[in-house]
Amino acid sequence: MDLTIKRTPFLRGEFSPPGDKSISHRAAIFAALADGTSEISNFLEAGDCLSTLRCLQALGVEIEGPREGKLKIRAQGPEGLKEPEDVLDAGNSGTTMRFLLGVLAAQPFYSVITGDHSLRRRPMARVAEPLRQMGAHIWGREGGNLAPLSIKGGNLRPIEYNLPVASAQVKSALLLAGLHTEGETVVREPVPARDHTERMLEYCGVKIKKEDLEITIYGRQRIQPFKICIPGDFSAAAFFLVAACIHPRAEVVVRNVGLNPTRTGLLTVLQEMGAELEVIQEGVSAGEPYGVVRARSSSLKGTKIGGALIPRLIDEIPVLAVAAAVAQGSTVIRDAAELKVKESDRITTLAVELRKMGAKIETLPDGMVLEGGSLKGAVVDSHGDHRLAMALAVAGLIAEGETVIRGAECMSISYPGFLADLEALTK
Ligand SMILES: O=C(O)C1=C[C@@H](OP(=O)(O)O)[C@@H](O)[C@H](O)C1
Ligand SMILES: C=C(OP(=O)(O)O)C(=O)O
Repeated sequence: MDLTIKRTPFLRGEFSPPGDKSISHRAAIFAALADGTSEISNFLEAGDCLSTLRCLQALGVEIEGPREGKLKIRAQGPEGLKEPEDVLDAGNSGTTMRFLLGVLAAQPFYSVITGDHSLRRRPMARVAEPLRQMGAHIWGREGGNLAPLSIKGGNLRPIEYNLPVASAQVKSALLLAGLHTEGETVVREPVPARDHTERMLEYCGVKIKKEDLEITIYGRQRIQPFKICIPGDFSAAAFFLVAACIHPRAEVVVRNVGLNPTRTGLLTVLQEMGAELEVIQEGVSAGEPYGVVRARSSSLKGTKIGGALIPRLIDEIPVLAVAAAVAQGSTVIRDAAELKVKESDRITTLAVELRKMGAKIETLPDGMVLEGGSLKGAVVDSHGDHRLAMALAVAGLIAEGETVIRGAECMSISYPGFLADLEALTK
């Protein structure tokens, strides 16, 4: 689908972003392992989370819904899962594939999991390697690095594992495997990655120990069925927060948005860049803080981003690059080599597409340097990457002339309501 975006005279209003993608995946998977029926509301009904639900159904889990974000999941503990008849399809979702590998590693049966063209090029050895150390058998292309992957699990042994990269997906896969392993599994992170899994484990009554960068899970614990209302997705809200900051006539209020500090690095950076932001935490739901963020037209200046901040804003870098492309002065993003193994190689695709709009951007092996200026409309391509497509749409809102985004349908992978929310803020 080609999407045409025109420069908008203003951007104003309030909206609630859809349910958080990371938390939706976790809620569905945890519910599928629980002893009974769990109820989820404000579940993200988007491509990635629907892939998780389809895989769980193929593993024998009973799911009612989702309907208007509500769903019921009936499960009988980890023993209730059964050998799937066919290949599991994780679609475009790295989270689905890596989490399910952690679940399947503890199951005695054989399964095969694959994904779309983008997912089949993303590295899985980071999960397969430690799961093999725990005793799972995993085969795949490139020695088990690339899907399709086959897996036969069973009686695992606990390990102590130092994550070579900060990855919440790898951390979570190991915690899920550790949950079903006799003994104590220990995972150490180089810097903190998003901690939704740890928060949800605790919410479901599972005992874990968290010390600094070390997480210990005590094996063979049961998950009690639970009820959860998922907060709004900060990563979805991020597109409109940045849009409001870079637009000359804007004021946007985002309600019911997740404010977990391991996710909100973008707020820290925008504030440093001089953004007019107001953040109010209103409550905590299922262990996750949420609240309101107000953003308005700002004059942004360039900044330097790297180190422990990167995992706290990794999915927001596409839209942050748009902010940097129009900020005053230069912005340097380092320590973000992980961007290369997302839905597209986000360092390359961002540079290629934003340059078409007149951005001054140089790539680095682990990031990029942007020199702020103005943007002009162009015909650009999403490369099938939802976050790139939406970041380009934000650029289009302030670019001179018209921007056409090729392959914009991929927005539905994480934010099917993006265009409707955009329309409401521009009329
Ligand atoms: O755990 C999660 O829900 C996610 C973790 C991050 O990936 P990595 O674990 O590969 O860093 C992030 O980029 C992804 O969108 C979702
Ligand atoms: C990287 C992302 O997701 P996943 O790894 O689950 O495909 C994302 O949503 O930007």
